[in-house]
Amino acid sequence: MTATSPELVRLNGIEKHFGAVRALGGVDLALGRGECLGLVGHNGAGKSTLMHILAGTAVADRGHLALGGEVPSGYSPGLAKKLGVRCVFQELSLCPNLTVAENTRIFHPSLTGFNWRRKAGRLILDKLDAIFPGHGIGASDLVQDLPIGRRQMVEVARAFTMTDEPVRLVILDEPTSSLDAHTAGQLLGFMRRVVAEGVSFIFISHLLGEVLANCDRIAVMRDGRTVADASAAAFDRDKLVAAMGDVEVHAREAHRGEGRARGQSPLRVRARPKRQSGVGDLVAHEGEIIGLAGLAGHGQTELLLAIFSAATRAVTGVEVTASVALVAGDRQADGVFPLWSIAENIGVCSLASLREGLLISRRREDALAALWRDKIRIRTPDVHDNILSLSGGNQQKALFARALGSDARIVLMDDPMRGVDVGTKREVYDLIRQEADSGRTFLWYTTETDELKQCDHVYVFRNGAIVADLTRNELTEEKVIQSSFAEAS
Ligand SMILES: Nc1ncnc2c1ncn2[C@@H]1O[C@H](COP(=O)(O)OP(=O)(O)OP(=O)(O)O)[C@@H](O)[C@H]1O
Repeated sequence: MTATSPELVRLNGIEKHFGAVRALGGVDLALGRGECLGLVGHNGAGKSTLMHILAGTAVADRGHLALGGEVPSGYSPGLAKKLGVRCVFQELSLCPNLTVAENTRIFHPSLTGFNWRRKAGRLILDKLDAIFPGHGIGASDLVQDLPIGRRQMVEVARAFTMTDEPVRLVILDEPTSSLDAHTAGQLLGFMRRVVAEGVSFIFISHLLGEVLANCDRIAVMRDGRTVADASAAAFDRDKLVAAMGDVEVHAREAHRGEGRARGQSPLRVRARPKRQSGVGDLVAHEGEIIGLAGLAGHGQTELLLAIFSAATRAVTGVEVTASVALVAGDRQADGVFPLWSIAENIGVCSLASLREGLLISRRREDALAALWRDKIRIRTPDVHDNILSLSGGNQQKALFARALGSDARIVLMDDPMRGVDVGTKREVYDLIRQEADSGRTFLWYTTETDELKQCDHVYVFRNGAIVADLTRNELTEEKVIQSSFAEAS
């Protein structure tokens, strides 16, 4: 906490267990008014659990929570909201079958009267305009029809809408993980403006640059405890990584295929975006890592899904020459099977190789899950536990394991690193490169410009079409940004 800011939040000795798993082992944390605290830590460190306790959506086994110097009794999500606590969690909470305005009304029961729908619509659109100018979202849009990035924008904007309750503390748990760099910049700029007005923030992100550049103070969590807590100026990226306890594995800089002419290996995918006019097919050969870039929602996911479909049925404009696996971007809606165990979730794309006679062999399924748990460090005491017992980043790793553990020769990845911690990301980058070296083809849509550097070739999308086609030697962040805003020819 900075010396000048009076205290808004104090957490003392917070403990939380889930069965045998100790998620929090006695956490102390304080936050001042008008202060922005960055909270970082490896996947499963306990960040979201701690925030659920602060939001009243989980109850600590031990410890105390004080808000504005008072220890509230009967703390609950409703009381937290009344006291000015707002949260945006990783797993979005909007009702998919309701409109943007209706979701806002649910959050503000005081919006009544015959024109509540108009009032709720105005409330959310004003906030969207303030945070994300040019957002392109309508109040009557059904949430389930919005791509994940736009859903995240609505969820963020809704947290700032105000009727009869104040906004004193906003918890943002990986709010930029589905946003492209431009939109993430809009949110971070807004956050700093609101901090200047005296609102406090807890900002969780695995993008350490974002945390270092936008937070006043940073607390690092590791295995259910805070292990460092100091002014942001006291840290740099290496110090944060060291405190998190992740061994930084540097991605191999010298990529195989540097400067290699394309097309020397067999064609795996040729796909034309539906809105493409003129030339501009996406082409991927065996052993290539192909990046899909551009602002979120500009046709990258649609093309990946068309390629996925083309593996099993004819799709106009898409040619696929081998088996395909997909790492879904929206794990909540399209990725995890929520009633299944971690092992079942990992094995579901490998059923042919898991079969013994007519039945799926549990022994083989367990062995596959254990292999991947160790390979990419999925933090769980037991692969038979339900998939939802994993932290968000660890669920994402299980989806990765599902695709990479299958025998698919083409792996489609729809912004697959959402919520994955920095150490694991490095390991997965190396793994993807090794798999490509052994002949697998990857199509990789990412909202993180840094990840494009892992690709052999990058296609930039704008308004549903490919507007630039860059080799890795040509690839720069400026070129990607310029193309992202250029009109398709
Ligand atoms: N509902 C639950 N049931 C069982 N275990 C849980 C549950 N929720 C969290 N855990 C466990 O508690 C630990 C902390 O998880 P938490 O989600 O707080 O981590 P995190 O730091 O937010 O991770 P990430 O960066 O991946 O989001 C993990 O070991 C997780 O598996």
